[in-house]
Amino acid sequence: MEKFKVGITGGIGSGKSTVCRLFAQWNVTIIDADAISHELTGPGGKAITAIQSIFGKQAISAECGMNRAYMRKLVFEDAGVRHQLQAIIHPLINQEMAQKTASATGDYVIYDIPLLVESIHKYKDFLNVICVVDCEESEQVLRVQARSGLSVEAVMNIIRAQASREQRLAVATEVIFNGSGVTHEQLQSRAFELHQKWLLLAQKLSVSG
Ligand SMILES: Nc1ncnc2c1ncn2[C@@H]1O[C@H](COP(=O)(O)OP(=O)(O)OP(=O)(O)O)[C@@H](O)[C@H]1O
Repeated sequence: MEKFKVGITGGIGSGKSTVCRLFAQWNVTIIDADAISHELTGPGGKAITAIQSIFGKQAISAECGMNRAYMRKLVFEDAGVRHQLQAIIHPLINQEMAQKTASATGDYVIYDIPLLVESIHKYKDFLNVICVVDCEESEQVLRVQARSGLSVEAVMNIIRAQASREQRLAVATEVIFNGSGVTHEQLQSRAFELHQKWLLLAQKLSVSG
């Protein structure tokens, strides 16, 4: 039976993980794209053999995972390398996502995909809903600084490398505003409203499907 699929995205520090934790408490399965990617490229991960054969031994760390610092530099310097690496990892991510979706319990599934908008072509036909966790840049900077100690400039560089707030909002089916001044209770109540809506839509899909 086809599952109802919700993609949750947002910029760094916008509150995606916080929001996903709220849905998890209602027993919604959360599939974390970053965690899958880390597992695939971590020690013994399924992408490691291909990474070593294409990029050489230097691309592999002492722990037999991907040498992230080395690959980050390579990708930064050469867009071709980024495409090659994506060509290895993306099909594996899709495979893992499909497996996790098939074994998910509950009426619908949430995919936590930080870079959803950056690869929208890949996801737009797959997802029933694109939900954007929206936050002002100034608030993103404060939150990321508080947790990492990075400089304002360093955080802004990450923000600028991601899709803009406008680009995200342009493709959103639903928006969860989690900017300055939003309390945990307000966030919880907005998430619950969407949970009820998605349960209904998921049930409709299962009846029609
Ligand atoms: N409404 C809020 N008010 C204050 N702090 C918040 C709020 N929502 C989230 N935070 C805090 O902001 C930080 C970032 O939140 P979270 O980790 O959920 O974001 P994220 O979008 O998953 O970030 P990343 O993309 O970097 O993983 C956390 O320390 C979290 O506790």
